[in-house]
Amino acid sequence: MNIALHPCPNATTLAQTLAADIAQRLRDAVAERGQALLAVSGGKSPVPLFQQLSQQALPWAQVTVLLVDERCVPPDHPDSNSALVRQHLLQGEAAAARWLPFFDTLPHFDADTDLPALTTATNQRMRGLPWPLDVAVLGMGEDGHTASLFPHAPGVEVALTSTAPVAWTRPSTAPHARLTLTLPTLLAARCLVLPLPGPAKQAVFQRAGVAPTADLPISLVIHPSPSPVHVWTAP
Ligand SMILES: O=C(O)[C@H](O)[C@@H](O)[C@H](O)[C@H](O)COP(=O)(O)O
Repeated sequence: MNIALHPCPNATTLAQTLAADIAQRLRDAVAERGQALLAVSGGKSPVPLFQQLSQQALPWAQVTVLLVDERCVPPDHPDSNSALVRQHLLQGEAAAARWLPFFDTLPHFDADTDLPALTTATNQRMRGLPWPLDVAVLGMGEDGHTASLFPHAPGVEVALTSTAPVAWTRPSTAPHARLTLTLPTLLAARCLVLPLPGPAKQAVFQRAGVAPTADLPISLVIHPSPSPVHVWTAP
């Protein structure tokens, strides 16, 4: 298991310290390569981090922000990760960032018929990016999913192996069909970050640390990752 632990005394300190760490990594990337690629997860946990990161002074105009995964809902839907990022991250200093959602609109979407075409269109949109990611901020659910790599979900086999940037999954344990960065795309990131607040998630993470298993997709990140996965914890 290739991890670097960053224990924090509380969730506020975690958000503040991690935001400063990510900001420095982005500054370094822009200094070295003239641009930076940041991918962030949705869900509830990242909001304090987004609010801290949005206040960081860095050359945001040279930073492209994209999602780790997206629910296949319109951008103004309450479950949209794009809406979450626009509301909490792309504010203040970070409003100057280059924002690249997986899609701009989603009229009349039917997952049964439209997922392959949406995936193809998103991959076309993502192909031109300066891969690999400089920083990917992962999340983890209590079922061990990360991104939208849900255990044994329809589509996850492709998402775990495809070298395309994005693939679809259709979890039965979470709402909406999703588009997700593929596991190879995530593993190629220069820096993987996993904020892990609270004992429940940390207990799941401990189980994932035993061995790589499709039952806990986060384990398929932390075991093979060529660089340490930075795990930030708070009680
Ligand atoms: O779109 C999503 O659902 C997220 O990207 C997802 O992978 C999230 O990171 C985990 O579900 C944890 O979510 P919480 O932070 O809300 O616990």
